[in-house]
Amino acid sequence: MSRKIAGLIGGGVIGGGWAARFLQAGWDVRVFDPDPQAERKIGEVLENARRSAPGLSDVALPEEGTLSFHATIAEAVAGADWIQESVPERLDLKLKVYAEVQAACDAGAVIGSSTSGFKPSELQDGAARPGQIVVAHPFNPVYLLPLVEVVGTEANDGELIARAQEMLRGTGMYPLHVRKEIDAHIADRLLEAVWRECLWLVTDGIATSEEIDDAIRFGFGLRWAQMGIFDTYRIAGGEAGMKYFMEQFGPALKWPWTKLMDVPEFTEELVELIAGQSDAQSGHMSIREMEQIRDDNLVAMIRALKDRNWGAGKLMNERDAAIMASDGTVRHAEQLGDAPGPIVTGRRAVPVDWLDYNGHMTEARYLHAFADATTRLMEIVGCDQDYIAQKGSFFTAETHIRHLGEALLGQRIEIRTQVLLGEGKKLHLWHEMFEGERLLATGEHFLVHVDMATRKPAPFGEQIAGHIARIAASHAGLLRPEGAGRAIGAPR
Ligand SMILES: NC(=O)C1=CN([C@@H]2O[C@H](COP(=O)(O)OP(=O)(O)OC[C@H]3O[C@@H](n4cnc5c(N)ncnc54)[C@H](O)[C@@H]3O)[C@@H](O)[C@H]2O)C=CC1
Ligand SMILES: C[N+](C)(C)CC(=O)CC(=O)[O-]
Repeated sequence: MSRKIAGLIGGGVIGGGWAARFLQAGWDVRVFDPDPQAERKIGEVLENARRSAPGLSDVALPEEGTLSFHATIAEAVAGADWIQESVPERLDLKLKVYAEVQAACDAGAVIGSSTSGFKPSELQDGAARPGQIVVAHPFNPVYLLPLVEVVGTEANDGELIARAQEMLRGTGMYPLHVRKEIDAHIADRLLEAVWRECLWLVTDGIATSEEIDDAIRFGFGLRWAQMGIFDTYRIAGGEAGMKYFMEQFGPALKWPWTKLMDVPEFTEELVELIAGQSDAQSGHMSIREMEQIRDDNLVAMIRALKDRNWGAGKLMNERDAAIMASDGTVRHAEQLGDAPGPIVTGRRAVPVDWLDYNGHMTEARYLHAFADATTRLMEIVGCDQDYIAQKGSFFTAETHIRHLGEALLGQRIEIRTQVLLGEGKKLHLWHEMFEGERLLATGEHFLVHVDMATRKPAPFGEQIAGHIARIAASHAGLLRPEGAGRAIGAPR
């Protein structure tokens, strides 16, 4: 299958993030950026993305696409499915870029602009094909944060907006369609309002940059990340709900709490004051170190939301399910050939929250990965949610894990499973964990089939017995794995 192509115009902070987003979704990416440092800068963004973004998935992401750099806009956009403009925030420059892009790109391609503030009608003004241009405003880091605001005008037909959203969804993003164009869209309106008030708090000597950051990160920032503002305030109204909340706190809007409509004068003194406070707050870290802290925290937070199947975490779970449906791994025993060898029961990258103080995958996560592989094998033989609800399930009685090699952050691991015994009510599994062909660990697990009504051992149900027997018979012809049945030796 041919890969989709993204043509990126501008490869700075945001263009680099888009490059990583598209590449990691399996797209080929072609970049035009006149900056001779662009290749190095994008390389650094990609390095960050490679260590963090795969950790958002509990399945393996598609193979990365190919990145290439081009000397002209025409070369970068020819044949592209999506063109993303991320040049500096100057309207004249953006309009000049669109003229060159449209002279060379396919008429059916989507042209997205990363603009933080311009309205799509301003971007479409004077264009050869205005209906091809939309705002696709992402958030930094583009390779981790799913939100992208999609804004169009009447010049864009509904099909184009729908297709744009579909393609963005395919890269793991959450396209929010802003139905009515407005300067700075939805999210930047909010961010700018908060930013203005922060500037006032510093200008007026009320708080330092660090104190303001503390007020956000120890409090409402955590609430916003998982529930936004309206649901948060609905809860704050207590049982009486949103109406009561508004009646109670509405009048405060008239009190002189905020100066949201004015901006403090941007004097050299204010810039120096804030830059100085920011240096005192975080000058001991490089931007690269800060990016890694930010990325690791974001991955850990989104992964926590995955466990809760909520918000950004729910989106990532849906993406995992879509990838798994088409990643070529076996989902059901009927897909196995007549004489199946070891079965691939897991593919994923090592996420940041699986590391320990030694900087490698911590021992508990080996069991986590093997337990996921066992669950996958159970699904393959037909012990799925329906079977568990109506019939039985497996309980693990004994486990023996050997740690043979280190697994590091972002490395892709694969688990292959051999059935050593599968009869009556006994299932004896042998999992091997690889990075490439390097054996990292083995997991030997003895499971007992249980009747879920009595919670006592019971023979396999008919639905699964045949599949287990067929796999076990085929696997009996494989070599018995070195290490199977081993116990920890006596100390010398
Ligand atoms: N930095 C941020 O937090 C965010 C920025 N944006 C938007 O993304 C766009 C780009 O911003 P940044 O990446 O932050 O800026 P940046 O300054 O990091 O990158 C801009 C890149 O465009 C290149 N460039 C300049 N003229 C060009 C041309 N004629 N053709 C191709 N490339 C050209 C520059 O060499 C540079 O690499 C802006 O519209 C901005 O509003 C959107 C979301 C967040
Ligand atoms: C500062 N900014 C207006 C360019 C920010 C954005 O557009 C979005 C973001 O990532 O915060």
